[in-house]
Amino acid sequence: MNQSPIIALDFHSAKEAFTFLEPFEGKVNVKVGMQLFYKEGPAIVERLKGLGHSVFLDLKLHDIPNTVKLAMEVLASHGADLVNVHAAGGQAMMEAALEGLDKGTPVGLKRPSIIAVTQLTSTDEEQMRREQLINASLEQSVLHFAQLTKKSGLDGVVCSVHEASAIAEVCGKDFLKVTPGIRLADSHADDQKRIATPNTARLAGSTHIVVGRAITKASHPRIAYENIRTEWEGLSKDE
Ligand SMILES: O=c1ccn([C@@H]2O[C@H](COP(=O)(O)O)[C@@H](O)[C@H]2O)c(=O)[nH]1
Repeated sequence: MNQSPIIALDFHSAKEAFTFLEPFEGKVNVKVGMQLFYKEGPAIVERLKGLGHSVFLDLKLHDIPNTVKLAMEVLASHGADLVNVHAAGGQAMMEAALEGLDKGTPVGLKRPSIIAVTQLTSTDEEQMRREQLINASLEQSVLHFAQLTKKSGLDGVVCSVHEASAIAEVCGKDFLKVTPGIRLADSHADDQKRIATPNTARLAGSTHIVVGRAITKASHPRIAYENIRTEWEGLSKDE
């Protein structure tokens, strides 16, 4: 998957998603989450791939190792470029996910990249301490999960922009740091707690940004996408 912004297709149906994509010229990076996948099934991934788009299948698997391995074996056959699990599932689960992906990837095709969610971008430190009983800072928790993910052999993590540079220091520049919670300056955080602008993401060393509502709910989504892409690529006039 190239480094263009990944658009979160959080829509009710394939019809809505494809109508939304109509004004976008050429191939884009898209994310299919639970809502669209549960409604449309694997066909949505196959259709998007058929149109040449790159697909991040964001199902965040989190179960016992054997179940995740068998599920990944099936997911590998749908052609997504990137899939994910929750790092909190543990090392054995992440290793099993990788094993399932390797086994399920059709011969001659590249195995999808696989990343693990560290702490959701909708979580802040106070909530993490209170609800997960983690007696550490949020950054320490994210770094711990990032190192566990790397040790398990995965390709990278989902984290917020705020932890990206620390992860680069311990896990390397090439370890994927896929960062949702992207907002333009002065825009609404919605349910997200750890947000940042595309510009901050680039400076912090995010390898990819995931953008949903800032594009999908914009009055001109294509223009919003281009503005975000320009800022992310460091081409904005105000720098
Ligand atoms: O920690 C995480 C993991 C995944 N997401 C997903 O990214 C998008 C963000 O949407 P916005 O509208 O830009 O807030 C959404 O699909 C989430 O499921 C995340 O936000 N944080």
